[in-house]
Amino acid sequence: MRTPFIAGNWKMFKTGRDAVTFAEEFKTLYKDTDVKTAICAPYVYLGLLKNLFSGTEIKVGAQNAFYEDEGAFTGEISVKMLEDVGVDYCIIGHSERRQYFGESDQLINRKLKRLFAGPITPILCVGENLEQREKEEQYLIVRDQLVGALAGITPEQAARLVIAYEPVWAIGTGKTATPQQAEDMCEFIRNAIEALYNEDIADEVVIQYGGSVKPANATEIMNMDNIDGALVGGASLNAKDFMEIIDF
Ligand SMILES: O=C(CO)COP(=O)(O)O
Repeated sequence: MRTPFIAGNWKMFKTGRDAVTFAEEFKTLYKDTDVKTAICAPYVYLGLLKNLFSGTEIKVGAQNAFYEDEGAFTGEISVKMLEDVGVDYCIIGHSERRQYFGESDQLINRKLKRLFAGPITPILCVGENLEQREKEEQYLIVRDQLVGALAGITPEQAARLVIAYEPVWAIGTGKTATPQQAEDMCEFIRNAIEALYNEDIADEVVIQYGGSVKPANATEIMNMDNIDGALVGGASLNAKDFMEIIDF
C-alpha cells in the first residue's frame, strides 16, 4: 500500500521570521497522521526548519539541487550540501525551473541520478502547459518528460521516486484540473512507469497532483485511485490551510 504524501512548496516566499512563525504554528496544529508531510522551503531556511521540526514527523525538502558535489559553480547548491543539512526530499524539474531557468530533461536526469546516489528522495515534476493541453498533446509531453528524466535510473531507484503531476495551466491560477483530469494523467503516469520498469514498481511509485490544491478541493483530489498525494504551492504558506489539506 502506498502511504499518502503531501508536500508544501513555498517557492520564493517568506522571510526567516515568517518561516519560524509558520513552523511554531504548524507544530501546534500538526497531529500525527498516516499522511507523510514535508515542507520544501528556500535553501536558506532548510537548516532552520530541520531544527525546528526535529522530534516531529514533519520532513523538510529543497526545491532544486545541482548534480556536482563541489566546484566552481557560483550560486549553486549541491545535493551533497543538502545531504549534509539532513534534507529529506528535493523537488526536481519544477515547471518554473523548466520555464524560467531553461532546465532540460537531460539536466533533470543528471540531478536525479545524483540524488539517487544518496538518501534524499526526489520529487520529480512533470506536466504540460496550456497550449499543449489545448492541442491534446499532454500525454505525449508527460511521457517524453518521464522517459528523458528517468534514462538510466534503475528499478530500485525508481521504486523510491515521487512523481508530481503539475499541469502548468493549473499552477497559481486558481484553476484546478478536475479530479478526473488529474486522475487520468496520474493513471497514465503509473502505466508509463509499468512500461518502463514493471508492475510492482508502478504499484509502489507515489504520484502527487499539484496545481491550486486548497482545503476545499483536497478531499476530492486525494480520493482518486492513482493520486497518492499533493504538491501544494500557495496554500502551504498558511499553516492552518496546509494542515487542513493534510487532514483531508
Ligand atoms: O507549483 C505548485 C507546487 O509545486 C502548485 O502551486 P499552487 O498550489 O500555488 O497552484
